[in-house]
Amino acid sequence: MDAPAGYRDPAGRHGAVVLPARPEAIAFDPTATVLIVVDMQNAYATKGGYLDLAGFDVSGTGPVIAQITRAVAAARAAGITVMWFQNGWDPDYVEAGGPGSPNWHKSNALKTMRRRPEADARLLAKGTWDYALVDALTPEPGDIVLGKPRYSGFYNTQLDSLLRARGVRTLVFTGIATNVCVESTLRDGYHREYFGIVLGDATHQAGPPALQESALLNIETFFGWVSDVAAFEAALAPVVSRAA
Ligand SMILES: C/C(=C/NC(N)=O)C(=O)O
Repeated sequence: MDAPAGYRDPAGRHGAVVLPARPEAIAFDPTATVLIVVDMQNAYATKGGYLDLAGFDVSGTGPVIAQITRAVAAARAAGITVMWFQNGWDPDYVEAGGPGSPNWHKSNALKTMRRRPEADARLLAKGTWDYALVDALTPEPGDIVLGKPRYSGFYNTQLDSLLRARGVRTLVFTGIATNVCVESTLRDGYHREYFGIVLGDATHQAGPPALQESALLNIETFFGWVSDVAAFEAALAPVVSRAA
């Protein structure tokens, strides 16, 4: 949907499109927006990957992959940069931290490996199948692929510099897990003055379904906006047809 004449996005710029969202519609300038695909790795989305081995239900991730495929196609057609996050650590787990790091105590990947040493799993280690993005989602030239060592994509990465160098103000989120890395990154973005939008049907929680609901409610109430893939496609349609 094109913005009404004279409409400015919340940062005061013209050229915005308006996305129906909760708690209210949000305008964004596609040239100042990135679509972020959070951690769509085998670890999080495939049976036999980390979340599955740790006892989380990953049976609902197939539809999410399909929705992300649509969101990525819509973003690319509108000239929006696509960023792919990959969560994990070096093969020796130095970046994961030892007992002096809360990550060592809270990461269910590290805990699963300690609990089941006989499985000899190399969970979330760079270079492994577990760390790789799922086969159905492939970055293209021009996309940005960013590794990250903790839940927030802003922590110990170049994310903020990459965004600021491109004049980005709005972050549109898809991926896994809504209640962990999506929410952590969106919250950190909020505190750095980025507008955060989640496409709810292109995300999936780690844990029971109530966590999906509560993460989205928390985000729309305190940190950002929640929309869906069909609305994102429709909002971008005029931009795509102008570009064609
Ligand atoms: C549970 C979990 C979530 N990661 C994410 N990508 O949201 C983890 O990394 O342990």
